[in-house]
Amino acid sequence: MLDKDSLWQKLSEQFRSNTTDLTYDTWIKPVKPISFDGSTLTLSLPSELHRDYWKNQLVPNLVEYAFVITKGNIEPKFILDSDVNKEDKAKPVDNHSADDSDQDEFSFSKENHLNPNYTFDNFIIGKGNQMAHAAALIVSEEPGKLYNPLFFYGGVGLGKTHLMQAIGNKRLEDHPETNVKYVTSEAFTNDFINAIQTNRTEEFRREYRDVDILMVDDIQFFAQKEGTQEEFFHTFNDLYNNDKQIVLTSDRVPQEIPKLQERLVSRFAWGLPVDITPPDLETRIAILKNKAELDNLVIPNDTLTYIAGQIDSNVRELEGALSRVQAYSKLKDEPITTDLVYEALRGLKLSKDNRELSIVDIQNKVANYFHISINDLKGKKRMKSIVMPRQIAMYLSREMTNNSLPKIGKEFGGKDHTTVIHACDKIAEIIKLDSDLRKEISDIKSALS
Ligand SMILES: Nc1ncnc2c1ncn2[C@@H]1O[C@H](COP(=O)(O)OP(=O)(O)OP(=O)(O)O)[C@@H](O)[C@H]1O
Repeated sequence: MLDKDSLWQKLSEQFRSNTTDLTYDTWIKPVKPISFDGSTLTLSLPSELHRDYWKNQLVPNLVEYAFVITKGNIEPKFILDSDVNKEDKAKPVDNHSADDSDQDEFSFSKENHLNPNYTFDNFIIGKGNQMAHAAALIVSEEPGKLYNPLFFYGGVGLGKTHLMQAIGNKRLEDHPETNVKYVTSEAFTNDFINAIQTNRTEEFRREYRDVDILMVDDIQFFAQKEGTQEEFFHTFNDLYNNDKQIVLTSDRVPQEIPKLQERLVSRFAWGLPVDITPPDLETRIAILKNKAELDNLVIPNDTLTYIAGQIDSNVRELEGALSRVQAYSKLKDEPITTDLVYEALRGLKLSKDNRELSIVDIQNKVANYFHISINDLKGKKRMKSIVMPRQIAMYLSREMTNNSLPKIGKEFGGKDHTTVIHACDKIAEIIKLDSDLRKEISDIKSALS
């Protein structure tokens, strides 16, 4: 069977001889083959624009060329470059794959898994990450001393992994003899399970404890994994007691990770828990500028400001928007201007705006607004501070979505449709008289729309 690279090379040659240079350079050249299992070929593309174009225009050609090359039906699957790193993180570690020549090793042990692009040099410092950045720098200079463990937490795509790996990359640059290990919590879990299944727990322990810096990404995935938590507890203690540095990331503070053992929660707070918050406008502009320079893109300042104003959620999306603009400019063979960006991002914004509001969106917004948990919002508690938000959420679900009463009841922990009617009637009555509640509901509605 052809491997992914040889198959992709042959397919690219076909595309090259059957399409224009512009099409080839814009749509085919940036594609990377990720895997091929004999029937599905997974390709990574730089932007959603590329993915749309491939799906709408190029798939029939690809299937046809692949049939000629392999004599079989090949189905393409597309993922985005920005997701590849994440997929790598999430992929279970298979220590015994057929073509793995070194079957006795943990795959983990073969390399440190650091992405060389995640450095301090290309990390832009802003208000939301300056404390995390400063702590990371100190730890890279003196691991195991001041902040142990160093714990980054914050929302998706805000640079936790980048900063964590920058510590490892800097340390290796300054002190190549350092034994640095980066691993996702899933990979740790998978290695541990493999070790148990193959009676190699001693080897596993050596692998994880004989390091100078251990970094575990996304430890919220330890939630509910009792055995892994137990093992990690001992790994942590061993490293900590030997003054080895531990760096951890999570999407929330340790106390909020569900079913995380109390003794781990308290240990994670021993060092420095530091949050990373979304970048402000200036930081977003600086990030875009830096990225544009790295990609040799010429973009006027006001255009950069316009892009940064459009995407305010996370840096990964900001980078995605820039790739989309880049592809669009190539496709149209026009320089990047604010007008072109407007065109390029219009689809992106439209798709967001057009997405149908769901009951879950409403539940999240209402729970947040009233500072109660989703479980309480959907549960059976009868306190006024919970019943009122619950009824408001039902009322809004009825008003702002097309869901039926039984469906709304079901989404609220399986309640009867008469409960939903009662809630809607009650809120409709109260807002006639209560201007505060009217204002609250109107605030929630505008946040949702
Ligand atoms: N301050 C920054 N300067 C430059 N690039 C950044 C910055 N913050 C994030 N990035 C880039 O944004 C992308 C997403 O960052 P990263 O993967 O580190 O986020 P994360 O917080 O670990 O997200 P997740 O929780 O989803 O794993 C990466 O390409 C990273 O290089």
